Formats: sequence, C-alpha cells, structure tokens
Amino acid sequence: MQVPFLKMHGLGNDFVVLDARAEPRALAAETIRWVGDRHRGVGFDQLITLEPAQDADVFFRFHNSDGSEAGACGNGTRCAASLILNETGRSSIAIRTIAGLLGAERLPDGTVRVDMGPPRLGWADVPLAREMDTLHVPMAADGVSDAACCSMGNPHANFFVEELSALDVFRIGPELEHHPLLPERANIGFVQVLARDHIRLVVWERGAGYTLACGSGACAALVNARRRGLVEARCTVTLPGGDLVIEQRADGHVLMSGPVATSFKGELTLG
Ligand SMILES: N[C@@H](CCC[C@H](N)C(=O)O)C(=O)O
Repeated sequence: MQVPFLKMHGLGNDFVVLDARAEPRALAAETIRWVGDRHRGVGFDQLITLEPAQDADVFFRFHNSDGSEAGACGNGTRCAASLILNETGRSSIAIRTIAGLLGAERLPDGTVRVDMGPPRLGWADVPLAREMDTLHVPMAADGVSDAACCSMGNPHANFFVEELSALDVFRIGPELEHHPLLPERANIGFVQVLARDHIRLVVWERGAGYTLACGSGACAALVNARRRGLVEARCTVTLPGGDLVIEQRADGHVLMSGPVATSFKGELTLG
C-alpha cells in the first residue's frame, strides 16, 4: 500500500504528516518506529495524523518516534495547522487534540500562532507520582536540581541553570525523562534565563530525545519561569533551531508563534 506523506518542520523539530481524514491510517507502533528511524525510514521527532473531527476543523494525533502517543505537540500543531489554513483559505481554525480544543491562526508575517490553552499545574495533572508542590519537585541529575513541572497537554519538567552549555543533555536528559517521580515520563527542559523577556532552552523530548526545538516545551519554560518570578508574560525563547515567541495572556492561555516549513513530500510503502 502506498501512503502519501509530507515532511515538515518548525525550527528543525521535524514531522511526518499523514492525512487520514478520508481513509483511516492507524499505524502499529512498530511501523511508526520504522518510519521514524532516521537511517532506515524517513525520520521524524513526531508523526502527525490528520483525522476527521465533529466539533472542530480537524483532529490532530501525535506519536513520538519511539511509537508512544503524546497529548500535545506545539510545533507539530503549528505545522499541520498551516496546511489546514492554506487548504481552507481561512484566517483561523479550530483543532481537536487528545488534550483539548486549540485555536490556530496565520499572522501577517506568515508565521503561525497556536493557542495552547492554559497550563495545568496540579501534581496529578503533570502527572507526578505523589502529591507535592509542582514548582519545587525534588528531582536532580548532574548539574541540575529542583524541577518546576506543569502540563501543556503533555508533561514537562524544567530545570533552571546559570549556563546551558555546561550540561551533558544526552546523559542527564534520558535519566530525568525516566525519573521515578514521573509515571508517564516527561519532556525535560533545561532553561537559562537571559533577560526578563528572553529565555534559552534545550529540550530532551519524551519519546524522541534531543530536539532542535519543542513548542510545548517553550510554553512550559515560560509558564514555569513566570511562576518562579523570573520573566514577564511575553518572551522570546531561543532553542537550538531558532526562536519562538511565547506569551501568556491574562486568562492564562499560552500563545506560541513561529515559522513553519515543508521539507518534501513522498510516499510510504506499507505492508
Ligand atoms: N515536539 C513537540 C512535543 C512532542 C510531544 C512530546 N515528545 C511528548 O511526548 O509529550 C512540541 O513541539 O511540543
């Protein structure tokens, strides 16, 4: 069976997009891992499946390259939303995801903004293994300690550091992703506050590993930095792949804007 796909990215956070609106395309975890293999398949951080929705323009389903499913994917939402914005010719759309209903719009400069909704801050929302203050979670690894956690529809743990380049992210990232306090694992964000409107961030993604950018991770970093009193409501978040602009509105909703790009299209041979 030949299945057409698009390869897209937001700041190098890369995606294979499958359109399953007319025909179901449920891939087994083993197939997802093969397509995600950067040597033997196409390679991606996340696979995004577009599905029909009853109460929105489209449903987006996200899978990590290890085959696990994720409730949210900020950059993937921006990329796939740009397809629906182009297709419909509309200036804004509504997207249903496992984590909730999201809004997306194209901005005059061509970038795409997604309303990721409000963060969830309770220990059971993240989730953490037991009741505790999500702003000070006793997790530590070489060079980092005292995590701030939240959910942006998916779990995030942030560590604030003086200097990001001093960290061995490839060693401590997987260690923290699998920490016993995180029953569903988490995306691990290492945050350096450069100014009250500027953050540097490196993310070790749950189920995908080191990434050039993580949209929901950038939202979580701003939310947790604000909770610690370190930044204002609007920040530029500089990731290895480039900049996102993140803003938390007075009603708590977190807005994320940045560029999207299509790399190529192709066909998967399945079965
Ligand atoms: N790249 C994403 C996050 C993808 C999901 C994550 N790895 C998870 O398992 O929660 C983004 O841009 O938000």
